[in-house]
Amino acid sequence: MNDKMPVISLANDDANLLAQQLGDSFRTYGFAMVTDHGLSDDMVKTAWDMTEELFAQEEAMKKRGYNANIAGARGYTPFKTEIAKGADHHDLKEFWHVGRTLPENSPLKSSMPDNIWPERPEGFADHFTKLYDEFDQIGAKILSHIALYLGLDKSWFDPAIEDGNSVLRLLHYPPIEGDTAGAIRAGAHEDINLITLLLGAEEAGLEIKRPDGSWMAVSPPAGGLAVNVGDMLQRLTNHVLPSTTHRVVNPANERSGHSRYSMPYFLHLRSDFPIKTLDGCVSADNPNRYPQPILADDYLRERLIEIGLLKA
Ligand SMILES: O=C(O)CCC(=O)C(=O)O
Ligand SMILES: [Fe+2]
Repeated sequence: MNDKMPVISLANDDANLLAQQLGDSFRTYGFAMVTDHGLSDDMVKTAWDMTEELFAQEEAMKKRGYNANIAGARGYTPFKTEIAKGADHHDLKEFWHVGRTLPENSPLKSSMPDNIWPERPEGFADHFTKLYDEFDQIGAKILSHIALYLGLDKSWFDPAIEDGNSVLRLLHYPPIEGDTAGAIRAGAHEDINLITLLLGAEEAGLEIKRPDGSWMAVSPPAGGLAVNVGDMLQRLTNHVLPSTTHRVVNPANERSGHSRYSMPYFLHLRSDFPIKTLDGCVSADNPNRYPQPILADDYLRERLIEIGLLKA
């Protein structure tokens, strides 16, 4: 693993070549840096403007969007609520979760709460519903290339992610004030979901852990995506594709006086999908690490309890 993570254009029409490029990067780093993803500049700009306006509101306004009963699965989660598994300090971040709008009589409603929308900014619900759908499509495209890389049919993931429990997270890391006593913007963690599509990581801070335990900064080109493998895909692929530990550190320079905003889209499986190790990822050298399949929703609940977002 050298420090030159390649930048990969999603506009490549050669599906097998693109699959190879993405797959090699995921296998090596657990991450890929992606450009030409197809999100329009206007759409993204409006999303950043609205995100800034959302978090600039009074805490009391934002807290109207907080529902502790659903553990922040939708709407607002206040500053210093989430804590990385095994960490000593809460993360220096606040965020807002946008989920899928399901059809009225969907059987998945019990595992996927309705969205919570803020009163302001105006047009928020409409804009982020559209952006959510765009992320969903880009994610499906990346997964179809991962399927090719794994020797599966390119549509293998389609039924697994249909009406999936994906979440778009709008993240705000406020300016660093005073002595943070060891707390950082986002403590070392792995993502729980299948893959994550992250916008905004060109602002310094994101680091991934190398196998030797040292940290490597990741910064995609402006407007690009950092895409990473989550624990569900690591489990499905029997660790052929690794879910790499990452964190967001506090800037040492004048940027520490500025907010950092980012927007990860956590692409999830359908809640009722059984995560069962792929046969093609089991070999004599890499025996099945997970002989017992687990439903996506059960797996998610176990992990949310660990990070302080859900009560046991
Ligand atoms: O803000 C970032 O750059 C990364 C955020 C992240 O890793 C997460 O929310 O899981
Ligand atoms: Fe993450």
